[in-house]
Amino acid sequence: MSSARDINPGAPSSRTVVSSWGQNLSTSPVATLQSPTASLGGMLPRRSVPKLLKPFNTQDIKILLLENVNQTGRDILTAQGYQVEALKSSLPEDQLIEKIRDIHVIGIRSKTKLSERVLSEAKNLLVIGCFCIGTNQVDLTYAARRGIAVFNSPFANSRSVAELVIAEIITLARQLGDRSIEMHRGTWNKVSAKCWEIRGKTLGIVGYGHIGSQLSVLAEAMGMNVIYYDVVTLMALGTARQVPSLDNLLEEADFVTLHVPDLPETRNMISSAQLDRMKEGSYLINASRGTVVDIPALVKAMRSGHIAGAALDVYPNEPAGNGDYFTNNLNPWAEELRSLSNLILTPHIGGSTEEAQRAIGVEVAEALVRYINQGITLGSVNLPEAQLRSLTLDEPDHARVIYIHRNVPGVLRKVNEILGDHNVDKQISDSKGDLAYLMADISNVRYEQIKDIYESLEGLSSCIMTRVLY
Ligand SMILES: NC(=O)C1=CN([C@@H]2O[C@H](COP(=O)(O)OP(=O)(O)OC[C@H]3O[C@@H](n4cnc5c(N)ncnc54)[C@H](O)[C@@H]3O)[C@@H](O)[C@H]2O)C=CC1
Ligand SMILES: O=C(O)CCC(=O)C(=O)O
Repeated sequence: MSSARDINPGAPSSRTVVSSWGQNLSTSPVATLQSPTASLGGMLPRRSVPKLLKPFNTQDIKILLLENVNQTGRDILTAQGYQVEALKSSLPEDQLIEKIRDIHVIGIRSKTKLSERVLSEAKNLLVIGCFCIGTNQVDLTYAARRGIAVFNSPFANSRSVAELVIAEIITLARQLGDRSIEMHRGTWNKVSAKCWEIRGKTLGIVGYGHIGSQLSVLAEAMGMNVIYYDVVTLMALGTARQVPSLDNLLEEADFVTLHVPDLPETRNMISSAQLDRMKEGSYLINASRGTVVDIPALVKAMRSGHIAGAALDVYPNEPAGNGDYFTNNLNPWAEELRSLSNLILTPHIGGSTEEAQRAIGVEVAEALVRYINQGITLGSVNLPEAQLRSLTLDEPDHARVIYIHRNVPGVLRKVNEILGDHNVDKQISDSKGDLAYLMADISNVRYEQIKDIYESLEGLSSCIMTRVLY
């Protein structure tokens, strides 16, 4: 099923169509693009086979995947016929800017900073896939202003983070890191002083979202008492108990673990005053974001013995790739941290398990394909969420119009005037702040009319981005 022939059987054998972003892209009718369900064509009534919408030949879609995105995600994108370039690490800003000018889709994890400066160079960019939970590395507001959708995977690695934290609680309580380092150096140091069971100890969870609540269940199963603090009132799992303030939590917990997003309010949320409030001999764990803990204050509290141990998985500055980078050049206190005992340092591996990475690869890649091919925004973190049921194979002269626009009065009237020569079969429109997203499936569209529709919509003063899929 080639999209060109579905629309217009008489289409010339080579054609140029207007793409979603206004470039002229040459497409070849010889490259037949199969819907994933096309192979079912003989078994199902024709009406139930969704039509795969294509703005143009998928080989024209260029995707850059950074930070070793899992093979599951790469396979899904490659199977669509997109051009996929996958790199193992992130890129320095100048190289990123160079690459981003040319691509339609970028896939990243937590290291790649997609700031306004970088995104303003991304003239063709349609969508960003964050193959992780956090989206703080992307300027979401600017992306929305440009009509660039952002997707993430909201919980596929939550369990992996929670399990890491459980491991760290026991490791800190038993000083396992230090004993192991000593043995690697040939030193036998059998001690029990200040080594504890975790049974009956209190775990204080800051941020009771996907990770915090999962951790709560695991910790209780191991005999811990769980308290949590969150800005939102949330249902307690098991016998966990929400406390009214961060101070309450710090004063009561033997282990404090942080699971909040990077927000202006969470930056240096744990500094000298909060560390002083923590119990003598208590422990701190941070697997959220490096900005949440004031590290020099933590170093001081650990040197004094007030904090008996800590585990850090995240840092204010993290290197783009693997190597000998954890030095003062990266963060000015790195070498001091490395000299402390009972301090577990891990290189942002909370979500780094085979299970999590495979699941994230599938989830985010599928969201990207749905968005590229059909304009569906379900799960987007910065655009209104909208979907229309698929067009089917018995609707050959249909097109899907997607109009991302400023949320100002009178837009729908103007859009419907433009679409008015065609039958609007179904339409959805939703807004989020200053931005609105409209999808309309129109029928009786001849191939030659697509360019006119596209140009008329692009000519409206409210336009941010227009796409016509057919
Ligand atoms: N180390 C790693 O590899 C990973 C780190 N993360 C980090 O963990 C963070 C948390 O992840 P999820 O649990 O999935 O997020 P979530 O969004 O499900 O939960 C976050 C919770 O924090 C609460 N919160 C927000 N501001 C707060 C404040 N000022 N004080 C107290 N509570 C506050 C929210 O109400 C929410 O309940 C992510 O934002 C990400 O930065 C996530 C995955 C892997
Ligand atoms: O695995 C990664 O690269 C990032 C994990 C993380 O911090 C997240 O999912 O927010």
